[in-house]
Amino acid sequence: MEQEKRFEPYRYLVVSVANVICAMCFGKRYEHDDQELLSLVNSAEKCLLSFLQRRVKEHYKTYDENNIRDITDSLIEQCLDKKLGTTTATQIPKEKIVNLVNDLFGAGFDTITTALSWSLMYLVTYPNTQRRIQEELDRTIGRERRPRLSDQGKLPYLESFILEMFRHSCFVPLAIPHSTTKDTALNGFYIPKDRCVFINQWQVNHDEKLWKDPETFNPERFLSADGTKVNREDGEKVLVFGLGKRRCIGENIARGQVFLFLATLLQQLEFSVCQGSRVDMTPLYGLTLKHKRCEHFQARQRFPTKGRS
Ligand code: HEM
Repeated sequence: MEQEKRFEPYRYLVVSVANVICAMCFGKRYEHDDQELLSLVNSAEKCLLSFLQRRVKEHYKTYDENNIRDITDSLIEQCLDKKLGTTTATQIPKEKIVNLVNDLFGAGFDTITTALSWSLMYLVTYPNTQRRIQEELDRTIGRERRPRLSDQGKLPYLESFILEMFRHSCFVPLAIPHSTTKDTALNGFYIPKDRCVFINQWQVNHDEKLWKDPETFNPERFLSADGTKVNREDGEKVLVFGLGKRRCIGENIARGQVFLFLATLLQQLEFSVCQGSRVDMTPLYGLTLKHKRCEHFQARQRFPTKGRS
């Protein structure tokens, strides 16, 4: 992406994140202009389901028990496993495979895209924060190699930025609705059977009793006084992956993915918006809170990449 040209980042993020979940589930990635993937990420659920059905069917045809390629193969293996009796609770019925892959897609695609999209919004709104992350990357990783998952834990400022992005945007504000299966008493409150219950993550992340100036975006709140460590206790107060038995099963993948995308992007690129433009951070209501798309992003390459001008 050349300097001075403007672009809308969401459409690139969406395909990049879809490629990660496609790689995990189907061992396959797509080009950014692939029509099948584009229609999938830009359209309704029905289209996604038939795409997933096609991929699972292909996997059944080419399945080889000695070469498990991805999550779909692994689910097929589990489903075909003769050692497990059909009555075993852990055995997966064949028709459930598409539903399981659909769950992983639904839960792990929009959430990560939204996290990255909010991250870019904060980075262009707070250029000093962006610069400080880049200085940390230059100091710790340098420019000769790409960031790796094993660098997680070595970049306290980037980690604090991610925690603050999760806390401040709190883009899954009420988690996923659940229902009580019996009359329940919780902290002295009575909740009858069959009541819809939500976890109000937004309230926790913006509670004045827990956070100083909760409406201020301030990654430093998670850093030790000398800026070299993340305060784990404060980090654990941020509530974005739900709670209890049904909390997010993809939390580790999500934290790793957001870290790796941001470290890689910020090592290479500096993001801004065109002079005179401003991003609109007003959250738009939904299961995941989005922001208005911004067409005025710019990206400047921070240093020449080997083999490219
Ligand atoms: C930043 C990214 C993510 C966020 C903020 C997030 C957040 C959440 C939340 C709030 C829930 C509901 C928990 C509850 O009801 O208490 C959930 C459930 C779930 N998440 Fe995530 N998630 C993310 C990424 C992922 C990824 C990458 C995957 C899988 C690859 C995933 C898979 C799931 C699944 C399968 C559930 C349902 C768990 C159940 O019902 O038992 N999530 N997630």
